[in-house]
Amino acid sequence: MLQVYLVRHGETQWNAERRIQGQSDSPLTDKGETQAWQVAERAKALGITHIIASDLGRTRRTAEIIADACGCEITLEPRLRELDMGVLERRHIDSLTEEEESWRRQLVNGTADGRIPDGESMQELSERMHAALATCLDLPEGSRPMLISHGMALGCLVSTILGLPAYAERRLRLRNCSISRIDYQHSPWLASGWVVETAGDVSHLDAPALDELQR
Ligand SMILES: O=C(O)[C@H](O)COP(=O)(O)O
Repeated sequence: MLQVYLVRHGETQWNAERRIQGQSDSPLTDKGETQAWQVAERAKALGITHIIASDLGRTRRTAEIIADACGCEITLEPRLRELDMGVLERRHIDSLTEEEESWRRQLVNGTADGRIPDGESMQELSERMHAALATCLDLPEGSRPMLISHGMALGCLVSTILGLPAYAERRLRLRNCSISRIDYQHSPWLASGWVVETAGDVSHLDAPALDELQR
């Protein structure tokens, strides 16, 4: 059975500052680098064979560290990028006006086609994440890929695999360098297709980062 491992990148400067990143970027912090080395050791022990990463800087850096430990090449996959947060990118979470906060709420309350101006909807995010995941089905038999992506993007993927709406991702805490595992199974009894084995495992990290709302 195909097992696919999902990793959110290491803590970044803007994660630590509670600043919205989306498809903008900031470097890993020292803690983020340490997290990446720790998840790399777990990836090596898991026997990861392929690294497929969002092409943003924070995921590329995390992927480089993991690929170095596993002796893998990196495939860059733009469809694994974080949700495009439009005009709110680079803004501090606590600086939003009431109108700006209403845009963000549309992403998480199920408003059809809810989006931040110049940004992406959760439906669009879900479609591209599933398309990127589907490429793993074309890998050689016995492959064990690891996808390096982002908090909302991975939360949306896991939520929709569970049959929840894309915006349920706000109720799933995927910390920096957490590992989730999804399997592709063929079973007439259980659900055929993707199933969630684990979500948000941080047992390999000695100091899991707080997520942006806990800081
Ligand atoms: O800040 C954001 O855009 C998200 O909430 C987190 O994105 P990240 O997983 O890329 O840090």
